Amino acid sequence: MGSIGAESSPKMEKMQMAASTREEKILVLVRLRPLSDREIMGDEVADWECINDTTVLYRNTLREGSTFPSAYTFDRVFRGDCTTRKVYEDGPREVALSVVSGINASIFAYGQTSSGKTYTMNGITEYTVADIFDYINRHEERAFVLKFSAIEIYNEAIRDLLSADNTSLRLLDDPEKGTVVEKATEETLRDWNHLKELLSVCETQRRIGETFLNEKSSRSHQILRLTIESSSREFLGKENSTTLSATVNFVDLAGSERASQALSSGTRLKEGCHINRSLLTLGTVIRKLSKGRTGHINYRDSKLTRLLQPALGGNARTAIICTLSPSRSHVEQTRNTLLFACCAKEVTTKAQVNVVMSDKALVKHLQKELARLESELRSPAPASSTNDYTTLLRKKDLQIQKMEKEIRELTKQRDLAESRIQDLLQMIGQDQNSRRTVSCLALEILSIVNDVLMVMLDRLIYVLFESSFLQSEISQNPNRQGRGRWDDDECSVSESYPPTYGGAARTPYGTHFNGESGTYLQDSGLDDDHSDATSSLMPFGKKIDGSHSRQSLGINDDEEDCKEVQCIEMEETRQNNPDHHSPISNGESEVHASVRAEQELTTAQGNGDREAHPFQNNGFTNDAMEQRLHLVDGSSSTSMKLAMSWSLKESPTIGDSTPPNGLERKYAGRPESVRRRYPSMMYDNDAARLTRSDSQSSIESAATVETRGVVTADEDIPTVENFVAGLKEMAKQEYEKQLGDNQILEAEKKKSNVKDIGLDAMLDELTTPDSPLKFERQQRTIIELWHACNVSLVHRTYFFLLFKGDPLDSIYLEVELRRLSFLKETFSDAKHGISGGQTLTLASSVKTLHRERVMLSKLMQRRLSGEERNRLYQKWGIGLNSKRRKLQLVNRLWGNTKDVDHIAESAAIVAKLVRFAEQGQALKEMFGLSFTPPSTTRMKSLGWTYSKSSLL
Ligand SMILES: Nc1ncnc2c1ncn2[C@@H]1O[C@H](COP(=O)(O)OP(=O)(O)OP(=O)(O)O)[C@@H](O)[C@H]1O
Repeated sequence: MGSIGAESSPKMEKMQMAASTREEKILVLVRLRPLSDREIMGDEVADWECINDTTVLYRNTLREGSTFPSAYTFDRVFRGDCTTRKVYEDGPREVALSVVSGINASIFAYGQTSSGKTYTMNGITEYTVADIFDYINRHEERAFVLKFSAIEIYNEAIRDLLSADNTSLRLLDDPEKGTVVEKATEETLRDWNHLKELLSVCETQRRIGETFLNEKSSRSHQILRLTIESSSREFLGKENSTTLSATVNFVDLAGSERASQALSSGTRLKEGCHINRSLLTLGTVIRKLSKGRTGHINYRDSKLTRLLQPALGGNARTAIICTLSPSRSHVEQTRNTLLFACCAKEVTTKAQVNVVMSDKALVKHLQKELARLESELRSPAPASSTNDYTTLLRKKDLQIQKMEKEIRELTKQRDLAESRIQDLLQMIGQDQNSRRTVSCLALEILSIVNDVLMVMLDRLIYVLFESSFLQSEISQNPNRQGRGRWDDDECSVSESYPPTYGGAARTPYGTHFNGESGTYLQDSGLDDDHSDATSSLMPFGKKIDGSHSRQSLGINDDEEDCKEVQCIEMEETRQNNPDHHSPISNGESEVHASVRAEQELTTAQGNGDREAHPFQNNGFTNDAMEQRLHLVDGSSSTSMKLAMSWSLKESPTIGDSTPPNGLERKYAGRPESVRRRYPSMMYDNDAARLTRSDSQSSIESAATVETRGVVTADEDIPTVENFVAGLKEMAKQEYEKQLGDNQILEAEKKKSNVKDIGLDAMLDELTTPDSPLKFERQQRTIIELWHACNVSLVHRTYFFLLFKGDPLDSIYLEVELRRLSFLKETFSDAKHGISGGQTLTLASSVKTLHRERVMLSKLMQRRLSGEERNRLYQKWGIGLNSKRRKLQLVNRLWGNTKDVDHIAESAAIVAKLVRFAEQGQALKEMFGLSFTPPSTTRMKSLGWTYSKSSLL
């Protein structure tokens, strides 16, 4: 809602702005009354006490046992000797007076019969109205109109308290005002005295009856409503005059009562039943609202809740005063009231400033709106879909921030563990046995860290994919309307995101989650190779009919684009290699190589291959969100360090020349912190052409980028790489130390002829000559366990390809074996494993694996040519015309654990899909836990040996 603009006083305007979108919890106050004379005479005991301003305590816990809490905390509690003025001022005053700023307010009194509701509400109403009149007197620049109405709900019938007529009034649903009482008298107040008169009329009219518990028990719910309209005198009658209009409700509910205690019968009993029933509905509504606004809220089950709907969960600020009797005999009712109060604490309302326009202003406003809609019809403007995407993108950013927090937390824990190990190592000095024990411990930690790392990486990659896709959507298609299918002459993009489609919940990777069966289903009924066009989702499934030029998609082929990117290596590359389209030379930077690989790929696709990359259409590089990992030779550091640099043209916001599309005004982009902290993952580029010797140039390039401080990962922010760096370093040092001590150890072992388990086995692996048989045995076991534990195919692939039998790999195999054995044991015991802060069950692992398979099947569309795919279908016995061929193929990967050739081929296919090629060493480092210093020989021995052609 707007403000009243020029016509309002600055102070007023400020109030409106501050409250214009106020979303807040209901203010819940508790008032304990003193024991009444009757109670004192009847030897009643006060069991309840306010121990401070916010807590009320039940003192007689012995009687109650321990089943109920004894202390209850609220926004404010008031002891028995508190005056109503104090209750008003410290309690609902602020909420009630919002009404003068155009904000609806409601003040309720809720509690059992005779607990002091009427006593409290009478005072609150009077003080509020006095303050309102005071406000009016102090704001002569505004003209105020006050209207008053009063009704009661007696035995579920509505009566006008300002009329002598006893007829029951009807409730009507007004599209603008909500539920209204038909024909209720509304008096325009002349002054304070006039209101007092009306209040006394109400008092006389209201149904009061005597019960055992209260001489003057209110037998109805009373709602007094004061409506305040105000306009600036200066603008009165003018075209642009607007009016603030809001109501404040004073609700004095009838009290819940037990027939046995109230000793009611006949009419009183009937009244009591109605009262209890409507209070029950109110309680149910409050309880449901307290759990969030999901599902059906039964407002319509009683007239009371229908009328109070805005106050309970809508456009109003609300305060509830729960009144309590302290007496022991009412403990049960008091507890019920407190339970109601506890639920009410959780309910949120969303108050807005209510501005009413003059007829002229309204006409003018409508004319403007009409003109805007007409112009939108002529040229569709960025609309709902953009907003949808923007909202989703923000959600993703929040998710990223949450993950960032998790990583921070994990890092803290890691640091703690690390420092404990360091302390321990210092404490035990040179004692070999103890050092070995500590090393074993470190190894255990490393295996856990490895696990956590992989989970975090997976999650991060997924979210970045999603996030990047959304960003590309927003940048590229600001004019796109709605969701789902969208066609035009140049492109046909069919995708569906956000994930609501066909009545079933969609997962981000193109599966449907069937809520009933709890299973994920691939979109069906479509030819596999075409299914992406209609059913697939971001990030992999979007299909663009690529007959358009790259320019039309916002991509500038011009190499000049690259210079905009603040990567120094590009300049070097130009100097070394002026022909940007020539094949990659050894001297060419990896960054440049990858960019050009992208360009070549894109050009090829533009020339015939109609499968285009989802990110190509927005000025991003391929896989713009992917991260490039370089090995940086830290000369000052003894350890290998992973650094990240941004992909070229990673985002339009990072130094590229993509012209603004207007959307920037609507969404300023992702927070800088997020963009910088999570650079793109780069499992990309046709890196089969990159040789190991290229590493050096990439090392230099990345180092240069880092030195210039252009676009590197934020040092302060823990990344997954940093996450393991500390442990890695520690483990390395320990290993070096042990290598030094190793000869002594060997001699000792020979002497004692005793074989320790654990670390000795590890050291054997490190120090004895390579044992191919043992390696193969371990590898076979690991493959079986991967299968049994539904381990990620990408993980299997990395592991399989990175660790090929080098003696130093055996540490890894040990760690993986332990991890998997633990996992399998956990699954078979039907226990829950904790992995990366997530609970892991056999069922969840199956689901995750399925999701990954779907993701890989989507990647097949982009990473393999049609010809390559067909060759694979034939080789793997999949009918060329069968449905969901890609998924069929992916489902067969890693299936035959006994057949080494099958495993190798599966790994090669997955590697191709995830573009493993240039990551060999980097990923090995990400597995994180190299115990050895880097050496050229090791790099060679562990490097990626598949060539592009050998993959398929
Ligand atoms: N805080 C208080 N201090 C002193 N007396 C109080 C207080 N609260 C209530 N009383 C007295 O207790 C009696 C019952 O109060 P009241 O009628 O307001 O209760 P009620 O909750 O409205 O009951 P019902 O639901 O039956 O209408 C009255 O005599 C009132 O004066």
